[in-house]
Amino acid sequence: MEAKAFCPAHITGFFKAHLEDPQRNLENLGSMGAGFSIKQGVTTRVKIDTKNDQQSNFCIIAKGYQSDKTDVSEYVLNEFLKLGEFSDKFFDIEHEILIPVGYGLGSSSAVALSLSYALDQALNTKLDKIKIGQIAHNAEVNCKTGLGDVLASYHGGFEIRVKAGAPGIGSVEKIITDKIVIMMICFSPISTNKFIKERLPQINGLGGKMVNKLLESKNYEHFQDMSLEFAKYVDVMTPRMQKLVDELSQKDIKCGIALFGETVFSMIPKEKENDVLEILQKYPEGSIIKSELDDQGARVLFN
Ligand SMILES: Nc1ncnc2c1ncn2[C@@H]1O[C@H](COP(=O)(O)OP(=O)(O)O)[C@@H](O)[C@H]1O
Ligand SMILES: CC(C)(COP(=O)(O)O)[C@@H](O)C(=O)O
Repeated sequence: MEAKAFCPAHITGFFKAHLEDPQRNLENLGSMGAGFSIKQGVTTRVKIDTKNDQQSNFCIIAKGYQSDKTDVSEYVLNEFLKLGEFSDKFFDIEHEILIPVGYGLGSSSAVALSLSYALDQALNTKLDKIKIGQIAHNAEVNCKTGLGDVLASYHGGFEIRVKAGAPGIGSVEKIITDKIVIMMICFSPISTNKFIKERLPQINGLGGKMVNKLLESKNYEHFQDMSLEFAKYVDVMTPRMQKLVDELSQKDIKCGIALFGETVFSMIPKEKENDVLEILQKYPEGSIIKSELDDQGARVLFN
């Protein structure tokens, strides 16, 4: 039994955290906000064999970018193990992570959601898509690696998260854009876990208002302006990011900040791609990623 699934990386430009729920259901927690899913992401392959004399019943490896922990994947696997009698099975899990981990590209949610889809397929558990999404969302929220990325990358595209929560509870409105290119530069990681634990309570005003404003304009340039304002408000803007933002703005190029990472992104029409690239290349210490929107969202791969 083998299966493969893909989940796009997701970038948040601004958000409002929802961390209170009287019933303490993880599905009801999450965030409102806005962001977009891109073509690159995480592909997860699951192979299920009979367990022999291995000590553990699973192994999780990452190809591509590596991470310090695997607790998100383990949470997802454990939720599936509760669904049936699988004690004689060995789970061989391989994440192919083609986006840097910890830079605001939602790698942990892409890991969780691609694994959830792949496990459902390999185990033939035939869960509702919403349930598959909820397992991944709960893993993210429980491990404090993200709040709204699973909801967003479940739907794909350029989205406004108008209601917080897991798929099935939270909801998104998609913004249709002309064909755009997305250029990004990743400088250094920021731990989402640390941010959620230590700083989130101080920052909860602006994101909700921005959601309402974007619902009116539905414009990606406006989205980027608000993302910059939000990054300053939550105090993640470094001098290096500010310098780059200023340089882009001198050339009339809009950009935003990927939360939470020291990452600047620019959503632009194709004609401006080379202008942006020329500026980004002045920062050899950063990794440049070129992409486009992924409109489909997470999915099982059948080849
Ligand atoms: N299987 C996994 N693969 C990648 N990261 C994982 C996994 N399980 C848990 N994590 C945690 O998630 C972190 C990445 O999430 P986060 O800090 O939110 O970054 P990103 O912005 O890329 O989502 C990693 O540093 C790691 O601690
Ligand atoms: C911004 C964040 C809380 C974290 O995003 P990341 O660092 O990419 O996991 C996201 O999950 C959101 O709710 O919008």
